[in-house]
Amino acid sequence: MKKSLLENIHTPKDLHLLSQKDLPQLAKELREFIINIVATKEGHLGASLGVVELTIALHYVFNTLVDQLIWDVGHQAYGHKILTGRKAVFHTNRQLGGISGFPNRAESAYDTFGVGHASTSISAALGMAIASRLQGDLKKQHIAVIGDASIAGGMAFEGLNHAGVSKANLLVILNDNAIGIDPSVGALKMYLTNVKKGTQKQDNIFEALNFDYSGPIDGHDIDAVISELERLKTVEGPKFLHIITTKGKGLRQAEKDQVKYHAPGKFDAKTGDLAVKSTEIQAPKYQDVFGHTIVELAQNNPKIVGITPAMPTGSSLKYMMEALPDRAFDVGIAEQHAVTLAAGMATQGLIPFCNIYSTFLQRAYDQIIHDVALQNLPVIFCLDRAGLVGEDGATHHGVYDLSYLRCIPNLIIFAPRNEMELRNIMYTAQLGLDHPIAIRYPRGRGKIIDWKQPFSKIEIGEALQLKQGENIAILSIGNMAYNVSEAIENLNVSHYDMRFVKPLDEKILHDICKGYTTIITIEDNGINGGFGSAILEFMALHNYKNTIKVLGIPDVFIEHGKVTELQKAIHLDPDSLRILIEGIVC
Ligand SMILES: Cc1ncc(C[n+]2csc(CCOP(=O)(O)OP(=O)(O)O)c2C)c(N)n1
Ligand SMILES: CC(=O)[C@@H](O)[C@H](O)COP(=O)(O)O
Ligand SMILES: [Mg+2]
Repeated sequence: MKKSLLENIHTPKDLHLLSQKDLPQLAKELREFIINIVATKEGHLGASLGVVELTIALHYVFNTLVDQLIWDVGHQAYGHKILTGRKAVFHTNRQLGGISGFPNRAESAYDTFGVGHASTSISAALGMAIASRLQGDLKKQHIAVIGDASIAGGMAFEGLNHAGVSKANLLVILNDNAIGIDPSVGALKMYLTNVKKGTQKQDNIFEALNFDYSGPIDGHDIDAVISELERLKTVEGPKFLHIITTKGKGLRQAEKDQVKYHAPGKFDAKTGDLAVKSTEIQAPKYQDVFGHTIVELAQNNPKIVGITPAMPTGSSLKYMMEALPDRAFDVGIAEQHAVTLAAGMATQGLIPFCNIYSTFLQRAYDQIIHDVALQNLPVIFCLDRAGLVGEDGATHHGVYDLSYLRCIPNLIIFAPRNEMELRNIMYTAQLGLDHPIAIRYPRGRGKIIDWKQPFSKIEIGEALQLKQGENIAILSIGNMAYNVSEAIENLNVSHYDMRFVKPLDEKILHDICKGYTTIITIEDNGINGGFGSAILEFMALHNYKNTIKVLGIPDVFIEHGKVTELQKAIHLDPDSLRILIEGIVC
């Protein structure tokens, strides 16, 4: 049996002791290591398998403690983590108290820039390269590794545009596997396909942008990659290396079904077979309630269109893309464009449902204000993955939307308590609102198996009372209502699902302020500026002096872990809520 090479690699220094001819064997072992751990601990798989050779080559050629290596998004950086001191803890990846699923400056000196959202690497690497130049360091290398879907994001173009006129010592490596989470889209994808076929009719666009372009080369040919990196190390100014790889490389099933194996959940490390799903009937995922409901609505309303920035599978807009392909648009990693595209469509009388993960909508803040709300265009924003998302952690929790949206005039903000409420607000919104609306709902499954009930209209700004009690009124928003219901099962307190953060149900709020001594608000948004703040502002405006406690996400970044674990850690789980409320009742 061949002795393990990976066993003796703890940092890139150990890697430098290997002979280049050993590196394909190391690549094989690194792949197996990733597969074995992700098979049971879960996480992103395909992207890391695709860059195993590139990862080894980069750490072999460069001094990555000094040279600055940035992974765009960072979901492909598992090999990098394993080779840079985290092999022994890699089994804790994405778990509570374990290492992060993305590069993180607090975790390792080899993680030069925190990532998670796409298309940032070129700007960050350019910033570092300019800093090195200004500080007289002309030797340091600055490398951005970016995927074919991420390079189509607006920020990446902005970075390329600037870099091309700088003399900065920047190397952009395009890892082109022709897929994002879902197949890549757009004219740039077509251009890259033509480059690979050698049939491009136009000038090379990266050369046109003033980059020293090389490629495309086979990114799994480790010798070819090393030799090109060695050459580029000696070239000054902005350089661009185009490599071709296969997402999921080395695991047959992952190569075959690249969408599924982007983040496949548990699977058999030997066969690649996905873990067998329980046959028990389950409540639907919120994303599927959105995906099926928009098809149902759009089939009856020809004005409805759907938009997703690169998340057709994650948002389930894929159902509409299959059923009504002319009216459902995957625009690539382009949240800003998605929002303004929706605004343009709305000016022409279409009814756009613009579905964006809460965390990624942060990218398009000005577009929401300037292009949608200021013109009061009735765009329907569906914010999936609102609240804590779990193992993706701090970069991905959707815990700011209520705060960043609430201050925008004209915007209606609704958080469904359950699947039926999501369905009914979608139905209500497409009937015609005079304003844009943001509907925010969580990652994962709801609780209602029989969710496909006939539609009913929701009155805008109307809250619901869920339980009648005395002295204390608990006001929840969204599906936090479930934690509250469980917590107060045996307590004599009132519970209201406020539903709308904007406009607030002022009538019910006046009754609450007059009828209860104590008010508790609960949300899975940051406590600064969110739903609780809205209630505080209402009370201040009307001079109510009730005791009020605002519960929500504290003013710190929340790490990764299961949602239930994270809720427990910040005392938003049913048990902690019960103890807190009991303390107030007594
Ligand atoms: C701003 C933003 N939008 C969407 C995402 C979700 N997302 C994560 S990875 C990914 C696809 C990345 O594809 P590519 O850059 O080609 O890398 P690959 O997975 O193929 O290695 C997407 C859309 C994100 N992380 N950030
Ligand atoms: C890396 C990234 O941004 C995505 O892959 C994200 O992890 C998807 O999240 P969901 O699993 O919630 O769709
Ligand atoms: Mg890709």
